[in-house]
Amino acid sequence: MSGTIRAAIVGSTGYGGVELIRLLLQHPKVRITSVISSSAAGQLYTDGYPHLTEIITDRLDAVDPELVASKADVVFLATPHGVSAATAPKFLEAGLKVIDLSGDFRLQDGSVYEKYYKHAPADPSYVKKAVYGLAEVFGADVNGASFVANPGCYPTSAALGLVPLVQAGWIDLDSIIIDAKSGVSGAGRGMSLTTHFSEVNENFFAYKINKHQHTPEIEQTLSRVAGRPVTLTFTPHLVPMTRGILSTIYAKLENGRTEAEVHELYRQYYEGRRFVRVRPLGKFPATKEVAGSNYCDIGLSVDARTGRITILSAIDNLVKGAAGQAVQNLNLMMGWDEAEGLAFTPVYP
Ligand SMILES: NC(=O)C1=CN([C@@H]2O[C@H](COP(=O)(O)OP(=O)(O)OC[C@H]3O[C@@H](n4cnc5c(N)ncnc54)[C@H](OP(=O)(O)O)[C@@H]3O)[C@@H](O)[C@H]2O)C=CC1
Ligand SMILES: CC(=O)N[C@@H](CCC(=O)OP(=O)(O)O)C(=O)O
Repeated sequence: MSGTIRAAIVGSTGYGGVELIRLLLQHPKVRITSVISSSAAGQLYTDGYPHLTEIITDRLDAVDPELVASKADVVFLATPHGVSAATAPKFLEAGLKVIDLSGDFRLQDGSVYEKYYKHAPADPSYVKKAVYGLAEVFGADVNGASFVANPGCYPTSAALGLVPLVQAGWIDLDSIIIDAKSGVSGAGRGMSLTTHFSEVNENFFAYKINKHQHTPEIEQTLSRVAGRPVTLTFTPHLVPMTRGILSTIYAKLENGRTEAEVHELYRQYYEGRRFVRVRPLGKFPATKEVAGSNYCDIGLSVDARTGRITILSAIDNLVKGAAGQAVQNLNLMMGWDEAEGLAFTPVYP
């Protein structure tokens, strides 16, 4: 399919929403026709985001699937968990393509969703319809799809760091540990005790230890790739920066594979996948080197003494971890070049 399409954004006043606007404003095949808010309909978008003065002149629309369907072809749901579960079916029934940035349609097992998200799961028939949009791994499923569950931020960084080794069967699948750090924008624009300035500034802490909702999402992806159940340890941390995720991943290598062999495996797996950059041996990514871009950068090292591999995977949580991957999925849904409108150079310094 080609041509241009009209896009609407629910949750446009949040961090995921405003990042979608930044990306879509310069996408050559997309026109933003509706920015939507459940709490500020009628207000100017720039009342909340003055940096877009003279760039976005729209007023916010209410959440109304029929109205949205009359103005747009695709709707992005940048809404909290629980909200998308209720609204995505309505937008789909109204004839829209839907890309959901929340976790509501990512997990196939409703009881697992309920355990980790503490919400009732979405209607299973819609969960079945949603395609999990980890573009570099399951991109073929996204081609031509109407409904995409966009992966979570940590799961994008962790899964892209592990999939080549899991697919090749070169690691002990019971030995995976993911130690990940995120900037504070990962928690959204809303106020909370754990994310306000004096809690985060000059501080560094782990949270949701052994109970984070992204644990089953990463396990689901790796189990699908491995063809057998995978369980792992995932520990997220909050760091006093705005954007970025760095996942440091450890696993036991099997059959004495060398660093050069593993590096070549990654190079081959990601060949032609333009948003994953595998660093040369001895070089490791940092969050600033991907900020503002849709890149996931990966570096690795094998410790011959312990037989363990250490993999570093860096993304911008708001781009490859949310809005950028959502646009990449839109491109695949529409049959466009997956990189259309996403050629952002990282912002440095
Ligand atoms: N921040 C990140 O790095 C990432 C976020 N995500 C996911 O993306 C989604 C959005 O996250 P983020 O932008 O950070 O969150 P924010 O809290 O910044 O924004 C969420 C927005 O949702 C809107 N909203 C709240 N309740 C409702 C409702 N009942 N109906 C419609 N809209 C509602 C709010 O706007 P209003 O009151 O104007 O309607 C709010 O601005 C979440 O599911 C999050 O988990 C995924 C990957 C990374
Ligand atoms: C720093 C921070 O708080 N990050 C969020 C990431 C949530 C997210 O954006 O992903 P989902 O869509 O799967 O919730 C968290 O740890 O819950």
